[in-house]
Amino acid sequence: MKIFTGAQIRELDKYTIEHEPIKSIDLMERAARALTRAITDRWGNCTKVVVFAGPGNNGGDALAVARMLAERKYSVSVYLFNISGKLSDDCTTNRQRLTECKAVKEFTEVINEFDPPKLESGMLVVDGLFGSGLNKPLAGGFASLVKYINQSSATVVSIDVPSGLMTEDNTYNVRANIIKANVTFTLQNKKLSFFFPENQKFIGELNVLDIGLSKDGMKSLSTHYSVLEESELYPRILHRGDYSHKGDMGHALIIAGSYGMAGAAILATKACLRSGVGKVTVCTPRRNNDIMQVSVPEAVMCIDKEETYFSEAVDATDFDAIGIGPGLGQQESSAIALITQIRRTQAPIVIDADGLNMLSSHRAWLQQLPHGIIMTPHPKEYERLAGNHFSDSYERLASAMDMAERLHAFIILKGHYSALCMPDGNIVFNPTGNAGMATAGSGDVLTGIITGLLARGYKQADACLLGMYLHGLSGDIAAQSLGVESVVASDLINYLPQAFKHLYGIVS
Ligand SMILES: NC(=O)C1=CN([C@@H]2O[C@H](COP(=O)(O)OP(=O)(O)OC[C@H]3O[C@@H](n4cnc5c(N)ncnc54)[C@H](O)[C@@H]3O)[C@@H](O)[C@H]2O)[C@H](O)CC1
Ligand SMILES: [K+]
Repeated sequence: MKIFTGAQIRELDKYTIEHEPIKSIDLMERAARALTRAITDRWGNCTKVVVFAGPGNNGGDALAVARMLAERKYSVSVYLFNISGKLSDDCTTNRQRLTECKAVKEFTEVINEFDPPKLESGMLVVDGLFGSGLNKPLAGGFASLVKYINQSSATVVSIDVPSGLMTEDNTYNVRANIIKANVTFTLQNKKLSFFFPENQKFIGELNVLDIGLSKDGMKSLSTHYSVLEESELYPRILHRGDYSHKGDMGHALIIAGSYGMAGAAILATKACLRSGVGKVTVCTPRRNNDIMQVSVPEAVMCIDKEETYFSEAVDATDFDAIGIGPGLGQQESSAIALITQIRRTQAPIVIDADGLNMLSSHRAWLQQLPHGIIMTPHPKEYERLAGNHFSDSYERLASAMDMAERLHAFIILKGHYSALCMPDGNIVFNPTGNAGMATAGSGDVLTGIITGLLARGYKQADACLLGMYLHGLSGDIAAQSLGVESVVASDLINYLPQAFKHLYGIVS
């Protein structure tokens, strides 16, 4: 599903108005009907409603919703903020319709002085101050109103976007002046800023309402951002031939685990084996040998000459993919072995965890990474890699997008919605996964899965998309059966077969 910017939403509106064709005011009426239905489905007409409408089309939506609620016998008080004396055309029309509607008993147009109504628990506030047209942080009277609403105990429903929140970049926004909604009914598509964890407290529960914007228009608009849909994966899935043998299914190399961190190597290797690959070799320090042999009997061992850390690059000629980094430690000699390994390897590479941390300590090496390399940092690892502190997720994502383009790399920024930044500048958010996956070792499993998929024959982009999706899906299935609190990384491996079965079951 595409994620449109504010400017693109306006283009899409225009396209729909021209091509459906539909008048702009009728499109607003359609949006208001969908919003009214969503509100009346949840709150009965004994709920007292206070509507705050701004001067633009978000305010127009709010005025139309107020009229429709009043017609359905809700008691509605409406405040329209017309401070600058300039309303959008459709907002003006809806002000007219509202004042002509006999069911509306309380309507105040605020021109300068504003005496705020009492907001109490059990009341519903409809926030229609600003939506996708917000162009600067809220200040002055609007900021005071937002604070007043936020400190009240009323339930707040935001139309399209919590007022004060930008649809994309909130790096320089004033967070105290953004509505904290209990529920956001967004129109047609999720906005980019909804994917960032620090904005969840403003959005509350998110619902997307279809307002019938032109499907052709949406198809023809190209976007940098999208959310992965399961159906996009179906055509990418590789099938196992009936006569395949392990030699056809790829040979993966996992370089992981220093002494004391054998678990990371075990998790990555097991996950790799469960991802359809024919054979997995693990390179790990001498002291991990016994525990690896016992824990993952299916793996072939390639023991480093050192007892406790990775010290020597492996001959990579026979491998179809390499995953390097989980629990690897950050010894300087491991860093030298890492860059040597990268230089010597022709096959696709996934770098994670300490692999990334060591690159961060030698940032000049980033220029030497082969095109198509996959890196899977969590936010802190990415900050070290970029050598920068970011004030919010948007800034971090913009930086990762830039790095992916510059290095021709695939960067998966891990998080609630992991984001794959591709070398062509596109960013895909993964919709699967849950808070239960915020647990040690979860990233090692992702590295194993993606390495396995690469060795199995998937191209980098497909391995990343399928890997992120399966990893999250496995976490969702695990959480369904175990509860989010108790999911551990091994569960992600144990439930991986069910995630595969789900996808393959649909495709075959
Ligand atoms: N396709 C759709 O999704 C549809 C959305 N609709 C609704 O329209 C709004 C967007 O409307 P727009 O008029 O473009 O913008 P806003 O109402 O958000 O506000 C614009 C208005 O506000 C002024 N302004 C901007 N920032 C500030 C600020 N910081 N302080 C004060 N004033 C500010 C600006 O100058 C304008 O006057 C969308 O969210 C939906 O709710 C349509 O109804 C149907 C199609
Ligand atoms: K709003």
